[in-house]
Amino acid sequence: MNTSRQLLLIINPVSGIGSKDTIEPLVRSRLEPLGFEISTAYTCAHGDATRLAGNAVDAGFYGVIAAGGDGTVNETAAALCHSNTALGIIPCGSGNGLARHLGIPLDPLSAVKIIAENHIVKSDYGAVNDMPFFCTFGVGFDAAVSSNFARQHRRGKLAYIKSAISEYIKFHPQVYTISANGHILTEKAFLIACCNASQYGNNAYIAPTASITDGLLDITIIHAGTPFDTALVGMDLFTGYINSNTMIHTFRAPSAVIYRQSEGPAHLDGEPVTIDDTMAIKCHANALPIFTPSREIEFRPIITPIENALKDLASSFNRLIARKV
Ligand SMILES: Nc1ncnc2c1ncn2[C@@H]1O[C@H](COP(=O)(O)OP(=O)(O)OP(=O)(O)O)[C@@H](O)[C@H]1O
Repeated sequence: MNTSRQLLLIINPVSGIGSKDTIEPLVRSRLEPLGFEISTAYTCAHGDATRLAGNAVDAGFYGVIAAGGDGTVNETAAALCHSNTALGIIPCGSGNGLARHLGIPLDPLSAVKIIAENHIVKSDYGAVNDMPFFCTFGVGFDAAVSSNFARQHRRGKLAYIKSAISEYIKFHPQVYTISANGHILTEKAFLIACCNASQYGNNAYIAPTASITDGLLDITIIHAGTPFDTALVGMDLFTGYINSNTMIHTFRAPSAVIYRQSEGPAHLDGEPVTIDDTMAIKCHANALPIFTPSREIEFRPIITPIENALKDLASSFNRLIARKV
Protein backbone atom coordinates (compact mmCIF):
# COMPACT_ATOMS: atom_id res chain seq x y z
CA MET A 1 0.00 0.00 0.00
CA ASN A 2 1.23 3.51 -0.83
CA THR A 3 0.85 5.86 2.18
CA SER A 4 2.44 8.94 0.54
CA ARG A 5 0.26 12.06 0.10
CA GLN A 6 2.36 13.45 -2.75
CA LEU A 7 0.84 14.05 -6.16
CA LEU A 8 2.67 15.27 -9.26
CA LEU A 9 0.61 17.26 -11.76
CA ILE A 10 2.02 17.08 -15.31
CA ILE A 11 0.53 19.63 -17.70
CA ASN A 12 1.07 19.48 -21.47
CA PRO A 13 0.61 23.13 -22.50
CA VAL A 14 0.12 22.33 -26.20
CA SER A 15 -2.44 19.50 -25.95
CA GLY A 16 -5.94 20.18 -27.27
CA ILE A 17 -7.08 23.73 -27.92
CA GLY A 18 -7.93 25.29 -24.53
CA SER A 19 -5.79 27.27 -22.08
CA LYS A 20 -4.32 25.23 -19.20
CA ASP A 21 -3.92 28.24 -16.85
CA THR A 22 -6.74 27.23 -14.52
CA ILE A 23 -5.64 23.60 -14.06
CA GLU A 24 -2.99 24.03 -11.36
CA PRO A 25 -5.03 26.39 -9.11
CA LEU A 26 -8.02 24.07 -9.51
CA VAL A 27 -6.04 20.97 -8.51
CA ARG A 28 -4.50 22.76 -5.52
CA SER A 29 -7.83 24.17 -4.32
CA ARG A 30 -9.57 20.78 -4.46
CA LEU A 31 -6.83 18.34 -3.41
CA GLU A 32 -4.68 20.25 -0.88
CA PRO A 33 -7.57 20.47 1.64
CA LEU A 34 -7.68 16.65 1.47
CA GLY A 35 -4.07 16.49 2.69
CA PHE A 36 -2.34 16.01 -0.67
CA GLU A 37 0.91 17.83 -1.45
CA ILE A 38 0.93 18.95 -5.08
CA SER A 39 4.00 19.51 -7.26
CA THR A 40 3.52 20.76 -10.81
CA ALA A 41 5.59 20.35 -13.97
CA TYR A 42 4.93 21.50 -17.54
CA THR A 43 6.15 19.37 -20.43
CA CYS A 44 8.44 21.09 -22.96
CA ALA A 45 8.76 18.26 -25.49
CA HIS A 46 7.87 14.66 -26.35
CA GLY A 47 9.18 12.27 -23.67
CA ASP A 48 9.13 14.76 -20.77
CA ALA A 49 6.03 13.24 -19.17
CA THR A 50 7.66 9.77 -18.98
CA ARG A 51 10.80 11.18 -17.36
CA LEU A 52 8.84 13.30 -14.85
CA ALA A 53 6.45 10.48 -13.95
CA GLY A 54 9.40 8.06 -13.60
CA ASN A 55 11.02 10.40 -11.05
CA ALA A 56 7.72 10.51 -9.11
CA VAL A 57 7.56 6.69 -9.03
CA ASP A 58 11.17 6.52 -7.76
CA ALA A 59 10.28 9.05 -5.03
CA GLY A 60 7.26 6.93 -3.96
CA PHE A 61 4.56 9.45 -4.99
CA TYR A 62 0.92 8.45 -4.42
CA GLY A 63 -0.14 9.57 -7.88
CA VAL A 64 0.73 11.41 -11.07
CA ILE A 65 -1.99 13.47 -12.76
CA ALA A 66 -1.69 13.87 -16.53
CA ALA A 67 -3.40 17.02 -17.81
CA GLY A 68 -3.35 16.54 -21.56
CA GLY A 69 -4.56 14.22 -24.28
CA ASP A 70 -3.94 10.54 -24.99
CA GLY A 71 -0.31 11.23 -25.96
CA THR A 72 0.40 12.80 -22.56
CA VAL A 73 -1.54 10.03 -20.79
CA ASN A 74 0.48 7.41 -22.70
CA GLU A 75 3.82 8.98 -21.81
CA THR A 76 2.82 9.40 -18.15
CA ALA A 77 1.26 5.95 -17.75
CA ALA A 78 4.28 4.28 -19.38
CA ALA A 79 6.30 5.17 -16.26
CA LEU A 80 3.58 4.06 -13.80
CA CYS A 81 2.95 0.48 -15.04
CA HIS A 82 3.65 -2.16 -12.38
CA SER A 83 4.17 0.56 -9.73
CA ASN A 84 2.20 1.74 -6.67
CA THR A 85 1.80 5.23 -8.11
CA ALA A 86 -1.67 5.83 -9.56
CA LEU A 87 -2.52 7.69 -12.77
CA GLY A 88 -4.98 10.58 -12.60
CA ILE A 89 -6.34 12.13 -15.80
CA ILE A 90 -7.55 15.67 -16.45
CA PRO A 91 -8.59 15.41 -20.12
CA CYS A 92 -7.27 18.44 -22.03
CA GLY A 93 -6.47 16.82 -25.38
CA SER A 94 -8.04 16.59 -28.81
CA GLY A 95 -9.40 13.02 -28.59
CA ASN A 96 -9.20 12.02 -24.89
CA GLY A 97 -9.97 8.37 -25.69
CA LEU A 98 -8.94 6.78 -22.37
CA ALA A 99 -10.65 9.46 -20.26
CA ARG A 100 -13.84 9.09 -22.29
CA HIS A 101 -13.73 5.30 -21.98
CA LEU A 102 -13.37 5.58 -18.20
CA GLY A 103 -16.19 8.13 -17.93
CA ILE A 104 -13.88 10.89 -16.69
CA PRO A 105 -15.64 14.18 -17.50
CA LEU A 106 -14.02 16.66 -19.91
CA ASP A 107 -14.77 19.49 -17.50
CA PRO A 108 -11.54 19.91 -15.41
CA LEU A 109 -13.35 20.54 -12.11
CA SER A 110 -15.39 17.33 -12.44
CA ALA A 111 -12.24 15.42 -13.47
CA VAL A 112 -10.42 16.63 -10.33
CA LYS A 113 -13.41 15.54 -8.23
CA ILE A 114 -12.91 11.99 -9.58
CA ILE A 115 -9.30 12.04 -8.28
CA ALA A 116 -10.57 13.39 -4.94
CA GLU A 117 -12.89 10.34 -4.66
CA ASN A 118 -9.69 8.24 -4.53
CA HIS A 119 -11.28 5.22 -6.26
CA ILE A 120 -8.44 3.29 -7.89
CA VAL A 121 -8.78 0.45 -10.40
CA LYS A 122 -5.92 -1.72 -11.64
CA SER A 123 -6.15 -1.47 -15.41
CA ASP A 124 -4.68 -3.67 -18.13
CA TYR A 125 -2.45 -2.18 -20.77
CA GLY A 126 -1.28 -3.39 -24.14
CA ALA A 127 2.25 -3.45 -25.55
CA VAL A 128 3.49 -3.86 -29.08
CA ASN A 129 7.15 -4.83 -29.48
CA ASP A 130 7.43 -3.73 -25.81
CA MET A 131 6.00 -0.23 -26.45
CA PRO A 132 2.98 0.35 -24.19
CA PHE A 133 -0.48 1.56 -25.20
CA PHE A 134 -3.41 2.16 -22.91
CA CYS A 135 -6.23 2.89 -25.33
CA THR A 136 -5.55 1.66 -28.88
CA PHE A 137 -2.73 0.54 -31.15
CA GLY A 138 -3.33 0.41 -34.89
CA VAL A 139 -1.95 -0.08 -38.39
CA GLY A 140 -3.58 1.03 -41.63
CA PHE A 141 -5.91 4.00 -42.06
CA ASP A 142 -5.89 5.07 -38.37
CA ALA A 143 -2.07 5.19 -38.42
CA ALA A 144 -2.16 7.37 -41.55
CA VAL A 145 -4.61 9.77 -39.84
CA SER A 146 -2.40 9.98 -36.71
CA SER A 147 0.63 10.80 -38.79
CA ASN A 148 -1.26 13.50 -40.72
CA PHE A 149 -2.69 14.93 -37.46
CA ALA A 150 0.78 15.16 -35.89
CA ARG A 151 1.94 17.29 -38.87
CA GLN A 152 -0.92 19.79 -38.46
CA HIS A 153 -0.37 23.11 -36.68
CA ARG A 154 -3.89 23.09 -35.22
CA ARG A 155 -5.16 20.51 -32.70
CA GLY A 156 -8.70 19.67 -31.64
CA LYS A 157 -11.60 17.65 -33.08
CA LEU A 158 -11.90 19.59 -36.36
CA ALA A 159 -8.22 19.02 -37.12
CA TYR A 160 -8.84 15.22 -36.76
CA ILE A 161 -11.73 15.39 -39.27
CA LYS A 162 -9.52 17.30 -41.73
CA SER A 163 -6.73 14.69 -41.36
CA ALA A 164 -9.17 11.78 -41.87
CA ILE A 165 -10.60 13.26 -45.09
CA SER A 166 -7.25 14.13 -46.63
CA GLU A 167 -5.77 10.68 -45.82
CA TYR A 168 -8.84 8.79 -47.09
CA ILE A 169 -8.45 10.27 -50.59
CA LYS A 170 -4.94 8.80 -51.03
CA PHE A 171 -5.15 5.69 -48.81
CA HIS A 172 -4.23 2.18 -50.13
CA PRO A 173 -5.09 -0.85 -47.92
CA GLN A 174 -2.28 -3.37 -47.24
CA VAL A 175 -2.14 -7.15 -46.78
CA TYR A 176 -1.58 -8.33 -43.19
CA THR A 177 -1.26 -11.76 -41.56
CA ILE A 178 -2.60 -12.01 -38.02
CA SER A 179 -1.86 -14.86 -35.65
CA ALA A 180 -3.97 -15.07 -32.46
CA ASN A 181 -5.75 -17.66 -30.31
CA GLY A 182 -4.17 -20.47 -32.39
CA HIS A 183 -5.61 -19.18 -35.71
CA ILE A 184 -3.86 -17.52 -38.66
CA LEU A 185 -5.64 -15.08 -40.94
CA THR A 186 -4.32 -13.26 -44.00
CA GLU A 187 -6.22 -10.39 -45.54
CA LYS A 188 -6.18 -6.99 -47.18
CA ALA A 189 -7.37 -4.67 -44.42
CA PHE A 190 -8.41 -1.02 -44.24
CA LEU A 191 -7.08 -1.07 -40.69
CA ILE A 192 -6.35 -3.34 -37.75
CA ALA A 193 -6.93 -1.91 -34.27
CA CYS A 194 -5.81 -3.60 -31.04
CA CYS A 195 -7.86 -2.07 -28.25
CA ASN A 196 -7.47 -2.02 -24.50
CA ALA A 197 -10.25 0.60 -24.25
CA SER A 198 -13.33 1.12 -26.37
CA GLN A 199 -12.62 4.22 -28.41
CA TYR A 200 -10.04 6.18 -30.40
CA GLY A 201 -11.27 9.38 -28.77
CA ASN A 202 -14.00 11.85 -29.76
CA ASN A 203 -16.55 9.03 -29.17
CA ALA A 204 -15.32 6.96 -32.14
CA TYR A 205 -16.08 3.47 -30.77
CA ILE A 206 -13.71 1.06 -32.51
CA ALA A 207 -14.29 -1.67 -29.86
CA PRO A 208 -17.49 -0.65 -28.04
CA THR A 209 -17.50 -3.50 -25.51
CA ALA A 210 -13.78 -3.49 -24.67
CA SER A 211 -12.92 -3.71 -20.97
CA ILE A 212 -9.72 -2.42 -19.34
CA THR A 213 -9.88 -5.15 -16.68
CA ASP A 214 -10.54 -8.38 -18.63
CA GLY A 215 -6.91 -9.25 -19.37
CA LEU A 216 -7.72 -9.25 -23.10
CA LEU A 217 -7.36 -6.95 -26.09
CA ASP A 218 -10.27 -6.44 -28.49
CA ILE A 219 -8.86 -6.81 -31.99
CA THR A 220 -10.91 -5.16 -34.73
CA ILE A 221 -10.12 -5.76 -38.39
CA ILE A 222 -11.88 -3.56 -40.93
CA HIS A 223 -11.87 -5.25 -44.34
CA ALA A 224 -10.90 -3.23 -47.40
CA GLY A 225 -14.12 -2.30 -49.22
CA THR A 226 -15.80 0.26 -51.46
CA PRO A 227 -16.17 3.92 -50.39
CA PHE A 228 -19.84 3.11 -49.64
CA ASP A 229 -18.81 0.23 -47.30
CA THR A 230 -16.30 2.51 -45.58
CA ALA A 231 -18.91 5.24 -45.12
CA LEU A 232 -21.22 2.73 -43.37
CA VAL A 233 -18.36 1.60 -41.11
CA GLY A 234 -17.68 5.28 -40.36
CA MET A 235 -21.30 5.74 -39.29
CA ASP A 236 -21.25 2.62 -37.10
CA LEU A 237 -18.04 3.86 -35.47
CA PHE A 238 -20.10 6.65 -33.92
CA THR A 239 -23.35 4.75 -33.19
CA GLY A 240 -21.63 1.91 -31.29
CA TYR A 241 -22.83 -0.76 -33.78
CA ILE A 242 -19.45 -1.39 -35.44
CA ASN A 243 -19.35 -5.01 -34.20
CA SER A 244 -22.42 -5.90 -36.27
CA ASN A 245 -21.10 -4.30 -39.49
CA THR A 246 -20.36 -6.96 -42.15
CA MET A 247 -17.03 -5.29 -43.02
CA ILE A 248 -15.71 -6.00 -39.52
CA HIS A 249 -14.04 -9.04 -38.03
CA THR A 250 -13.55 -8.74 -34.28
CA PHE A 251 -12.25 -11.05 -31.56
CA ARG A 252 -10.57 -10.96 -28.13
CA ALA A 253 -7.10 -12.29 -27.37
CA PRO A 254 -4.45 -11.99 -24.65
CA SER A 255 -1.77 -11.68 -27.34
CA ALA A 256 -1.37 -11.60 -31.13
CA VAL A 257 1.27 -11.18 -33.82
CA ILE A 258 0.66 -9.04 -36.90
CA TYR A 259 2.94 -9.41 -39.94
CA ARG A 260 3.19 -7.16 -42.99
CA GLN A 261 5.62 -6.94 -45.91
CA SER A 262 7.86 -4.20 -44.54
CA GLU A 263 8.20 -1.78 -41.66
CA GLY A 264 5.81 1.15 -41.78
CA PRO A 265 3.50 3.56 -39.97
CA ALA A 266 1.45 2.66 -36.89
CA HIS A 267 0.04 4.58 -33.95
CA LEU A 268 0.11 4.12 -30.19
CA ASP A 269 -2.79 5.95 -28.53
CA GLY A 270 -2.94 8.28 -31.53
CA GLU A 271 0.81 9.09 -31.56
CA PRO A 272 2.44 8.11 -34.87
CA VAL A 273 5.38 5.69 -34.82
CA THR A 274 7.28 3.69 -37.43
CA ILE A 275 7.19 0.03 -36.49
CA ASP A 276 8.74 -3.24 -37.65
CA ASP A 277 7.14 -5.63 -40.17
CA THR A 278 6.51 -8.05 -37.26
CA MET A 279 4.37 -6.69 -34.40
CA ALA A 280 4.18 -8.79 -31.23
CA ILE A 281 1.22 -7.60 -29.17
CA LYS A 282 0.49 -8.54 -25.58
CA CYS A 283 -2.05 -7.56 -22.92
CA HIS A 284 -0.54 -6.96 -19.45
CA ALA A 285 -3.35 -7.60 -16.97
CA ASN A 286 -4.09 -5.43 -13.90
CA ALA A 287 -0.81 -3.55 -14.14
CA LEU A 288 -1.68 0.16 -14.01
CA PRO A 289 -3.45 1.81 -11.06
CA ILE A 290 -5.84 4.54 -12.32
CA PHE A 291 -8.16 6.96 -10.49
CA THR A 292 -11.56 6.21 -12.04
CA PRO A 293 -15.20 7.12 -11.35
CA SER A 294 -16.61 4.75 -8.74
CA ARG A 295 -19.62 3.94 -10.95
CA GLU A 296 -18.76 1.86 -14.01
CA ILE A 297 -20.59 2.81 -17.21
CA GLU A 298 -22.18 0.04 -19.26
CA PHE A 299 -21.95 0.72 -23.00
CA ARG A 300 -25.29 0.82 -24.86
CA PRO A 301 -25.26 1.42 -28.65
CA ILE A 302 -26.92 4.69 -29.73
CA ILE A 303 -27.77 5.62 -26.10
CA THR A 304 -24.17 5.95 -24.80
CA PRO A 305 -22.97 7.81 -27.93
CA ILE A 306 -25.91 10.26 -27.70
CA GLU A 307 -25.37 10.79 -23.95
CA ASN A 308 -21.66 11.45 -24.55
CA ALA A 309 -22.31 13.79 -27.49
CA LEU A 310 -24.68 15.82 -25.27
CA LYS A 311 -22.04 15.95 -22.51
CA ASP A 312 -19.51 17.22 -25.10
CA LEU A 313 -21.94 19.91 -26.18
CA ALA A 314 -22.52 20.99 -22.57
CA SER A 315 -18.79 21.09 -21.88
CA SER A 316 -18.10 23.21 -25.04
CA PHE A 317 -20.93 25.55 -24.00
CA ASN A 318 -19.50 25.92 -20.46
CA ARG A 319 -16.04 26.68 -21.89
CA LEU A 320 -17.55 29.36 -24.15
CA ILE A 321 -19.39 30.97 -21.23
CA ALA A 322 -16.25 30.84 -19.02
CA ARG A 323 -14.24 32.59 -21.76
CA LYS A 324 -16.81 35.39 -22.04
CA VAL A 325 -17.09 36.04 -18.28
N1 LIG B 1 5.76 21.72 -24.73
C1 LIG B 1 5.53 20.89 -25.75
N2 LIG B 1 5.71 21.33 -27.04
C2 LIG B 1 5.43 20.53 -28.10
N3 LIG B 1 4.97 19.25 -27.97
C3 LIG B 1 4.77 18.77 -26.71
C4 LIG B 1 5.04 19.56 -25.55
N4 LIG B 1 4.73 18.82 -24.46
C5 LIG B 1 4.31 17.61 -24.92
N5 LIG B 1 4.34 17.58 -26.26
C6 LIG B 1 3.87 16.51 -27.16
O1 LIG B 1 2.58 16.92 -27.63
C7 LIG B 1 1.97 15.78 -28.25
C8 LIG B 1 0.45 15.87 -28.22
O2 LIG B 1 -0.02 15.78 -26.91
P1 LIG B 1 -1.40 15.07 -26.54
O3 LIG B 1 -1.52 13.79 -27.27
O4 LIG B 1 -1.50 15.03 -25.07
O5 LIG B 1 -2.51 16.09 -27.09
P2 LIG B 1 -3.50 15.95 -28.32
O6 LIG B 1 -2.82 15.25 -29.47
O7 LIG B 1 -4.06 17.30 -28.56
O8 LIG B 1 -4.68 15.05 -27.73
P3 LIG B 1 -5.17 13.52 -28.11
O9 LIG B 1 -3.96 12.64 -28.07
O10 LIG B 1 -6.16 13.19 -27.03
O11 LIG B 1 -5.77 13.60 -29.47
C9 LIG B 1 2.59 14.58 -27.55
O12 LIG B 1 3.32 13.84 -28.50
C10 LIG B 1 3.55 15.19 -26.53
O13 LIG B 1 4.73 14.44 -26.37
